[in-house]
Amino acid sequence: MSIAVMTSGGDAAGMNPAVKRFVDYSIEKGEKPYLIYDGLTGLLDGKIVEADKHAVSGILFRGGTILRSSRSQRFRDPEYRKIAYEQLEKRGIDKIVIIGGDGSFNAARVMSHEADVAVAGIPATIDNDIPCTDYCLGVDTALNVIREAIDGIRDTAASFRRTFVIETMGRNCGYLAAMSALTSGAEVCLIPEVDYDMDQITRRLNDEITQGRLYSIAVVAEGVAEGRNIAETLERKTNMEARLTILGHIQRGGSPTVLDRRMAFEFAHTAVEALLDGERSFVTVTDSLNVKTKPIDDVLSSTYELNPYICKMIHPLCH
Ligand SMILES: Nc1ncnc2c1ncn2[C@@H]1O[C@H](COP(=O)(O)OP(=O)(O)O)[C@@H](O)[C@H]1O
Ligand SMILES: O=P(O)(O)OC[C@H]1O[C@](O)(COP(=O)(O)O)[C@@H](O)[C@@H]1O
Repeated sequence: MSIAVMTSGGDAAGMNPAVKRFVDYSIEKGEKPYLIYDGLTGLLDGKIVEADKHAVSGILFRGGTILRSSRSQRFRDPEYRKIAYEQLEKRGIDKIVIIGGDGSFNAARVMSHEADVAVAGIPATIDNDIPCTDYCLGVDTALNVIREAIDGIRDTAASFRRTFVIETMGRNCGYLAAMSALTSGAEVCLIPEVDYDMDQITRRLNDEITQGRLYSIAVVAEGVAEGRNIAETLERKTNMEARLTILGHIQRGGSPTVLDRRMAFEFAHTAVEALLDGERSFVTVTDSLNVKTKPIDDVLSSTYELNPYICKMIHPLCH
């Protein structure tokens, strides 16, 4: 029996390194890996190709997904899904890795219930809105794209007396906007999860303008309100000219950052390993980003060791 991979839903940087690790590790484990092109649409249409190492060489540093992606209405229909299961059965595929968001995981769960197929989800969405995991592929790359944009806008902002409103993606989740505002030193941040008070915000800005503030930056998540309306309100209430920048799909592009490549590698490795161990319906998750405290004595009495997991990963490169 064989193992396959697809990317589904909104594309995200890190999908390509995950596909590469999936193929390389499957081959290393003696499996026959398949690539499903065009996400769930491609599964229905049989766009499924057996992969060798060559198929995934030179993709590690590329943004987007070489497998392409889709959002499929047909897949929501049980009659169409029977066609998908026939496509898998014909090729002897009984294990699938789906790299995508929670929508794609819903599709994966349906598959595991209706057909004899084990499914693994790898979280990938710039929105970072999948429960039970601290991190989804694409987030760090998107944050760096936003950071670069805000740094650039700050250059021109500092040369004028203006307010700049920057609208980020994230659908109904404020993660991208919040992290961008914190790491770029924005004066204002509006996200769907936190109530805001425009009167209070403009009073604060007006006080700061009186004390010499020359410009300000407001980061607004797309799920909050029209950025244009926020810019108009800020301009009217602070008497400072406002400009709006909607970053849009540029946030989904770009070469994956080191963190996205590393997490792609670990998620894909773990997904393949667990499927081969017989796990049937799961998502790879991480909670490594929690910050906590440790007594200083504990730290100083311990010895640093390179994480054994990293040593295991590097092992094939040493032999
Ligand atoms: N409950 C469901 N049953 C079957 N397929 C689903 C279900 N929910 C989502 N899907 C499929 O998953 C696809 C990807 O979901 P979407 O929400 O668009 O992206 P993401 O995976 O990024 O959240 C949808 O276009 C649809 O084909
Ligand atoms: O590319 P589309 O279909 O216009 O979708 C835009 C949406 O996709 C995203 O970029 C990513 O969302 P998903 O990863 O959940 O698909 C959202 O932030 C944005 O609202």
